[in-house]
Amino acid sequence: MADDVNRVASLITDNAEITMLINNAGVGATAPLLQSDANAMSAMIALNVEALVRLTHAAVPGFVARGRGTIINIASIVAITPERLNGVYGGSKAFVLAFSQSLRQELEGSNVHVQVVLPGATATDFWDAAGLPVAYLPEEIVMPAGALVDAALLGLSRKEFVTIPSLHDVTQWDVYEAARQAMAGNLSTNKPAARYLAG
Ligand SMILES: NC(=O)C1=CN([C@@H]2O[C@H](COP(=O)(O)OP(=O)(O)OC[C@H]3O[C@@H](n4cnc5c(N)ncnc54)[C@H](OP(=O)(O)O)[C@@H]3O)[C@@H](O)[C@H]2O)C=CC1
Ligand SMILES: N[C@@H](C=O)C(=O)O
Repeated sequence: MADDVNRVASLITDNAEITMLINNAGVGATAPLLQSDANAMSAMIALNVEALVRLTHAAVPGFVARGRGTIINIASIVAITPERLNGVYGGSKAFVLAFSQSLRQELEGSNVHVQVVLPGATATDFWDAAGLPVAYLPEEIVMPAGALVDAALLGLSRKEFVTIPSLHDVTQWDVYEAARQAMAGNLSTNKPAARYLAG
């Protein structure tokens, strides 16, 4: 796969007409780690993480130089609920979210927009490949693919950074994100917190 990724990366770097990169390709798994094949987990990381980084790294310099561009990263709700499916899959999507958060900050003021989409269960071939046919999921938690894409594009048109199509009460995300931001200034200090001081 590395050769294929390098080839696509070169195409992106060499083509100034490309203004949008959608990092959508990805695979998942539903089995617990101890019942998973190690090579399949490595292949998942190569696709969900490494390819996404490589293609983003290929696209961003041109976007910045030309003063416009859009990166859409397809993460998942498992980015923030990794207990839900296979942990390597959850970890790979947590990476996508964290990478997008950092990239968004790096690109501030560049007119390059970053969007990260966190779909819940969506009716695609993903589930067959992940080892649990979608028909086994409760239908009230499965969104049709078209509805997911329409919602993601509406989020993009509103210049959203994070788009979570299934989350009806967006203040839940806002509270979660506000707590993270509030903690951010307290996470690096020159001495341990009182609870870690002996005596
Ligand atoms: N379906 C769901 O419930 C959810 C999906 N997602 C994410 O959405 C994204 C799209 O998945 P979805 O459409 O649902 O699933 P599909 O299985 O329908 O599509 C997967 C996509 O990834 C591509 N792909 C798979 N393996 C490789 C590979 N080795 N090299 C290059 N491309 C590859 C496929 O390409 P090709 O068609 O050529 O094989 C296809 O375009 C993924 O990142 C997934 O993690 C996130 C949350 C929920
Ligand atoms: N978001 C889905 C997979 O990635 C799910 O958790 O159902």
